[in-house]
Amino acid sequence: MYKVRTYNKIALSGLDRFPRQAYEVGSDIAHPDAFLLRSQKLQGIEVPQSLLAVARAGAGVNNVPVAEYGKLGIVVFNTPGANANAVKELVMAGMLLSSRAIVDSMNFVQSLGDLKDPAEMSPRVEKEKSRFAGNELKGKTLGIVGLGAIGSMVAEMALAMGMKVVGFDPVLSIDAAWRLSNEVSRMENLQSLLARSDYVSMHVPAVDGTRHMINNDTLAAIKSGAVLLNFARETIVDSAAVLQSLAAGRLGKYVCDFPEPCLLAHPQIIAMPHIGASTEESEENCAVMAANQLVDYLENGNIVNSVNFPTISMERSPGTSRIVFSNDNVSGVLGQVLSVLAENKVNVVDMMNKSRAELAFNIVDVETPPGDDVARAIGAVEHVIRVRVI
Ligand SMILES: NC(=O)C1=CN([C@@H]2O[C@H](COP(=O)(O)OP(=O)(O)OC[C@H]3O[C@@H](n4cnc5c(N)ncnc54)[C@H](O)[C@@H]3O)[C@@H](O)[C@H]2O)C=CC1
Ligand SMILES: O=C(O)CCC(=O)C(=O)O
Repeated sequence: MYKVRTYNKIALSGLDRFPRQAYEVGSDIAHPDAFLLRSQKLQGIEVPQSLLAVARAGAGVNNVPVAEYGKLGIVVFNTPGANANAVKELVMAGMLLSSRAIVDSMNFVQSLGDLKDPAEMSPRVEKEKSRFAGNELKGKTLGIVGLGAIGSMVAEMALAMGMKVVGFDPVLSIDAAWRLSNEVSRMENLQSLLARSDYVSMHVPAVDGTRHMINNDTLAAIKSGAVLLNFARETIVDSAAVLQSLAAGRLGKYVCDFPEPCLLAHPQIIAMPHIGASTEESEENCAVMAANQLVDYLENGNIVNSVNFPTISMERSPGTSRIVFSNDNVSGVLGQVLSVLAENKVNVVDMMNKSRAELAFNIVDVETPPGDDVARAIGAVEHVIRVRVI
């Protein structure tokens, strides 16, 4: 039986991917082979000896100690793009909420509930509606910082709304570049993007290099009256700098789904709970993708969409047994493991070896099931981190 410990609310369609006869799944599972989670912070949570993999049903992995887990041979997955559409749609809502006085005007209408004469409603509304006039998005410039799964979708949506789009992403992957509309103008640096954008939307991961990317210095370059949207992470924006820029009349509005006490009850701040990915569709997409990736890893050793190990996937050769092992990415390890197999007269049918930064992963299909002694001998090879026979 494989054991999967869940954290957070995981969509049932994802949990259904674990066949009941082969998996125990629940929030109180002891000795888990895998964790399946959303925003649960794993820093500070004891790592069970049994843990082989972690699947983050979502994009951001700042809640997982990715490098530390890699050193222990624990494969960390995420679900790239699976919730991007949900975030894109909330960004659009954020832009509309900031450009039209939707919330204030709704509150005004609600305040008319105790009018004595129903006939007074229409003239009152017509008289006072001018207080709630706004601006259109069409023709305005949106600056997108981070042009990955979400950023590229936000760009497409903004172009469809008649906006001009500029983007900044100095580490854009080739795949992401292919996805991007050629109508997005590339900015050489963040300052240039901030200087020309009426709306700025942040879509970068929370890593050391993006911490307080929006700060006093960068906000000094922002176009006067611009709206800043942060549906990425709290750490990317220095809230104190935002408050100062709003007070100075430079930044026009701040919209985010990362509320902090200092951001509440401010007329130019729209703060929501962390609901960027909270749609039925996105929760299902993420849960199904995360669960499929876990099953394929636990049962076949295949790794797709990991953030610490290389992508590696090999069809099973019929009638064979499979050995999978991770190791430090140094020379000679695979050779020594193959020597162990040769010494034990275990014949290799097919194999694959991939590396990524300091880590490597190997899949070896062998003719006869290797005994525990063979697995132990492989585990004893210097720089081998973890071995499984599946
Ligand atoms: N509010 C919410 O509920 C959600 C928030 N997120 C957040 O959004 C982030 C982005 O998500 P995706 O677009 O799916 O990820 P992604 O990995 O597809 O895109 C991130 C992009 O940021 C770029 N980037 C990295 N460092 C940069 C820098 N210093 N300057 C400019 N660009 C940089 C990368 O090259 C990449 O193209 C996630 O890491 C997560 O923190 C994601 C999903 C839901
Ligand atoms: O699971 C969630 O609701 C959070 C999604 C998120 O922030 C992410 O995918 O990075």
